Amino acid sequence: MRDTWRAFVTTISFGFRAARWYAVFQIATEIVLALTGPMIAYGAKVLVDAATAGDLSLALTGGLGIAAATGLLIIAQYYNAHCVFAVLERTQALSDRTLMRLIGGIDSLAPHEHPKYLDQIQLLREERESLAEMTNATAGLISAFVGFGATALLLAEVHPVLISLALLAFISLWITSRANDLAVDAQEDTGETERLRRHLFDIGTTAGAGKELRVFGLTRQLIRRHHEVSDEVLDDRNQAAWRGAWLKSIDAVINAAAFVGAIALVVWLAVRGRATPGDVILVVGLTIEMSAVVAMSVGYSGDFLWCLKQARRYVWLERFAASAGKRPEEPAAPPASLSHGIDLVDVTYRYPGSERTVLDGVSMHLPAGSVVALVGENGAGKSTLVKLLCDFYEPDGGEIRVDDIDLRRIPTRDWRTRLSGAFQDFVELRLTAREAVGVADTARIDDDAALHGALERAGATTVVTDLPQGLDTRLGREWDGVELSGGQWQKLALARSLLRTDPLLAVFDEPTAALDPQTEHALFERFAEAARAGRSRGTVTLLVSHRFSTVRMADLIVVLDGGRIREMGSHEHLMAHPDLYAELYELQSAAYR
Ligand SMILES: Nc1ncnc2c1ncn2[C@@H]1O[C@H](COP(=O)(O)OP(=O)(O)OP(=O)(O)O)[C@@H](O)[C@H]1O
Repeated sequence: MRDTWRAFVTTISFGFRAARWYAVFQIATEIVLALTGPMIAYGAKVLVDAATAGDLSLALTGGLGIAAATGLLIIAQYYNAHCVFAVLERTQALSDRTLMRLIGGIDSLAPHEHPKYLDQIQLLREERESLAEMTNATAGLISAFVGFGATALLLAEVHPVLISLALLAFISLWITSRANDLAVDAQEDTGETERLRRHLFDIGTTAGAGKELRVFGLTRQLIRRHHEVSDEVLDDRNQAAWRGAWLKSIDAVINAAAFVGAIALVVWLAVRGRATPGDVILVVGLTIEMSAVVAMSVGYSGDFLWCLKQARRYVWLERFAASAGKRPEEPAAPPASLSHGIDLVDVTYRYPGSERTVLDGVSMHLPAGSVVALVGENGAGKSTLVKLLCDFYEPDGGEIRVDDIDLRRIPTRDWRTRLSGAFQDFVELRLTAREAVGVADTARIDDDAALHGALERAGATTVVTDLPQGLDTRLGREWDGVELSGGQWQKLALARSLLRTDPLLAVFDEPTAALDPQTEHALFERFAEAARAGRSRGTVTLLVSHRFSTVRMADLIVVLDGGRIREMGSHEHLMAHPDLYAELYELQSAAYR
C-alpha cells in the first residue's frame, strides 16, 4: 500500500512540477464540467414544474440556469482541453528526462544482463506516456466523483431507493480493475517476446542493417519471424482483452437494467402523485448523466489503475537505481596520479546468469606510465577485462588494486572521472561536431583549442576542417547535417576519448577497427609516445587490438587465452620464447608480406 501511495505521489508530482498552474486549472475545469450536467437536469426539473404550475418567473429562472450551465460547459470544455494538452506535453518531456537520468545513471552494466530488468525497462519505455497521464487520470477521477456525488444527491432527493443506482458504480469499478489486471498480466507475460518483435522490426527498418539485409535477402525471413512473434504477442494480449471485454459487457447489462428500473420507479411515483413531472424529467436526465459519470469513472479509473501500474514500475526503477552500484564501507578517492600502477590479483568473472567463467584467476601488474596491449583470439576475455577495469562490472573473485587501493573502495563515479575510453562499439553522437567530441569534458566544450588538440591527437583534424562550419557543423543526414564515414565517426570517438588529458587509465578497446592498419599504427605510435612523455602522471594506457604491427610497440603485451593469461612480456621477450603470440605474429606478418 505504501508503495502504491508512493507511486501515485511520485507520478502526480510530475504533472505539478512540469506544469503546475495548468494542472490546477485542469482539475478546476474538470470539477466545473462535472457539475454542469446535474445543474442542467435540475434546471429542466424547475422549468417543467414551474410551467406546470404556471409560475412564469420560476420557469424563467430555471431556463436561465440551464443557459448559464450550458455556457459554463462550453467555456470549461475549451479551457480544459487546452490544459490537458499543456500538462500532457510538459509532463511527458519531464518524465522522459527523468527516465533517461535514472536508466543512464546506473553505474554498472550488470543489470543489462538480466532479462527481467530488460523487460521492465522495455515496458516502462513502451508505456511511458502513462507516467505523464497520471494528472489527467486523477483530474478525470476527481471530476467523476464530483459528478457522481451531485447526481446521487439529486436522485436521493427524489427517492432514497434511487441511490442504489449510484452504488452500482462501485461494482463497475471493481469489474474494470479486474479487466485491467488481466491486460497488465498479459503485457508482462509477453514482455520478452515483445522485445524480440521490436528488435526484428528495428533490424528490418534501420539503415545500419540495410546492407546485410539486401545482400543476404533477409527481409522475407525477418518478416516471417516478425509475423510469428507478433502472433504470439497479440494472441496472448487479445485473449486478455477479450476476457476483459466479457467482464465489461456483464457490467453494461447490469447498469442498463438498473437505469430502466430507476425510470420505471419515478414514473410509478409520478402516477401515484408522489413525484412531480419535473422529477420524472430530473430522473431521466440524471440517469443519463449517471451513465455518463459511471462510464467516465470506469474509463478514468481504468486509466488511473494503468498509470498506477506504470508508476509502480517507475518506483521500482527509482529504488533499483538507488540501490544499484557499489557502496564502499570505507570509500577512497582515486589517487591524483599513479606511482605504482594497477594490479589484478586472481580476478575471476562470470556474466550474470551464465555458467561460463570468462576470466579465471587473472593476475597481472600494469605498471604506472606504461602502454599495455591485450591480445588473444575472439572470445578470450579481453573486452571483459577492460569492462572490469572500467568498473562496469565487479569481479566475482580476486581484486583490482589501483596504487594499492582496492577498486571496490573507489566510488564508481569518481573512478570514471579518471578514466578515458574508446571502444569498438562507439556511439555515433549525431549532434554538432563540437558536441560529439566535447561531451567527454563539458567544461571545455567551448574551448576550441582543447577540442582541436584532441582531434589532432586522434588524427581527426581533417574530419572537422573539411566540414562546412567546422566544429559547429551538424552531423548526421537525419538532421540535414553532414554524414560521415565509419572511419570518420570512429576518429571522432577517439578524439572524444583523448579530450581528457589526465586519466589514470586510458583504454582503447579496438577503437580503430574501422581504420586502415597504417593509420592505426601511426595513431598508436603517437599515443605511445604521448604516454611515455607523460610518464610522470603514471597513466596506464591499455590497448586491445588484433593488429600485431600495432601491438608490438607496447611496453607490455598480455596474451589471454580462454580467460587465462597464457603469456606476457615485451614483444622481444615473447618472440624469444615462442608460444601463441609468436605464432599469431608470424601468421599475420606472413599474410602482409
Ligand atoms: N554480456 C555478456 N553476457 C554473457 N557472456 C558474455 C557477454 N559478453 C561476452 N560474453 C562472453 O564472454 C566471453 C569473452 O568475451 P569478450 O567480449 O571479453 O571477448 P574478447 O576477447 O574481447 O573477444 P573479441 O576479440 O571477439 O572482441 C565470450 O565467450 C562471450 O561469449
